[in-house]
Amino acid sequence: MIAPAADNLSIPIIDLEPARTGTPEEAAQVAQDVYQAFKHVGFAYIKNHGVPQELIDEAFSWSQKFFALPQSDKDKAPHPPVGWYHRGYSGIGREKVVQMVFDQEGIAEKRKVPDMKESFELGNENDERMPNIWIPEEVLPGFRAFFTKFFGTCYSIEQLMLKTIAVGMGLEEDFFLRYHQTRSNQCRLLHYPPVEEELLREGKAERIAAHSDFGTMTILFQDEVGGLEVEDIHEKGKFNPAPYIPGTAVVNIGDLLMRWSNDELKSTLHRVRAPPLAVSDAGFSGRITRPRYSIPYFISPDRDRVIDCLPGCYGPDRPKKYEPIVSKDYISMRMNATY
Ligand SMILES: O=C(O)CCC(=O)C(=O)O
Ligand SMILES: [Fe+2]
Repeated sequence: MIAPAADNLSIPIIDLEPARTGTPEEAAQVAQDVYQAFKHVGFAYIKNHGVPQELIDEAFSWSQKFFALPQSDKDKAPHPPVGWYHRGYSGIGREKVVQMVFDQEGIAEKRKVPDMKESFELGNENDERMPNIWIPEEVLPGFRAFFTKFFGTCYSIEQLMLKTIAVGMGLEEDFFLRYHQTRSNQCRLLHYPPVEEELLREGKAERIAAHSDFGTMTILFQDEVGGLEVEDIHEKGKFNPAPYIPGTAVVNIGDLLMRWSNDELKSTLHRVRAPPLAVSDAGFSGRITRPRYSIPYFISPDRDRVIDCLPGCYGPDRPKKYEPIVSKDYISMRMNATY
């Protein structure tokens, strides 16, 4: 069931328990709720998603340990120079997320306002196109083993969500699963260090610039610090906070699922800025934001699959808005613009 939206939030909270353990009718209701959320907001909070809280807490604690390492140790797993090979460590200012800007000049302009974040990207250990880039084991023993396991665990949410949205769209339950066989997904550890709040509010620095995600869907675990903002579907340019809600993960649609659905599902813009000010802080300047950690898991279709408008999403009165595109071509194009 959809819980009432909290204050000005229009992002619904959806309990997935019935989708995992309920009757087919209960599961179908959840599928409807998920479909409606993705159609009207592009985002949902999910609870009872099946990944134990202890494991998520452990992931955050490993992430903190990793980012607390000396810079020279983090630099032992350098992200390659090209954007499409999205693995390993990127220091502050290295990646600049941009929204549909592809020319060198435009990208250079955007880079003048850096993203104040550092990240570590990892994927499938068997990925031959983009092998993982780890720091040496002795630098942080257990880090690689933990995230290899965590990456595998996220697949259970992926399967559940892919089935649920397929049912919600009136497709066969395994429709999307058939496009997600090779697990060419990506897990990302993000650390936004403390930064002067004024710089963020005045637009002189960003944490992560407004963007849509590239693939099918993103599952995002965030800490309690806040700062994630989602564009209001009714008012372009207005961003609403998507604060941490205990026991939930955030899920959002990416561009490829939006294209697949001929824009029926929304790949909504989002960004990370400063956490909202407490009323008592208003007018207080010189404030430094707390560090933020988040862990998104990006679900992408198998790389060579062609994403074309789904049956039922186009017709004589509703032409296809997009040309078919190969999954990896679209994702590489967007990633290449960020490095
Ligand atoms: O840190 C966050 O909460 C958002 C991260 C994000 O949007 C991304 O990496 O695509
Ligand atoms: Fe994102």
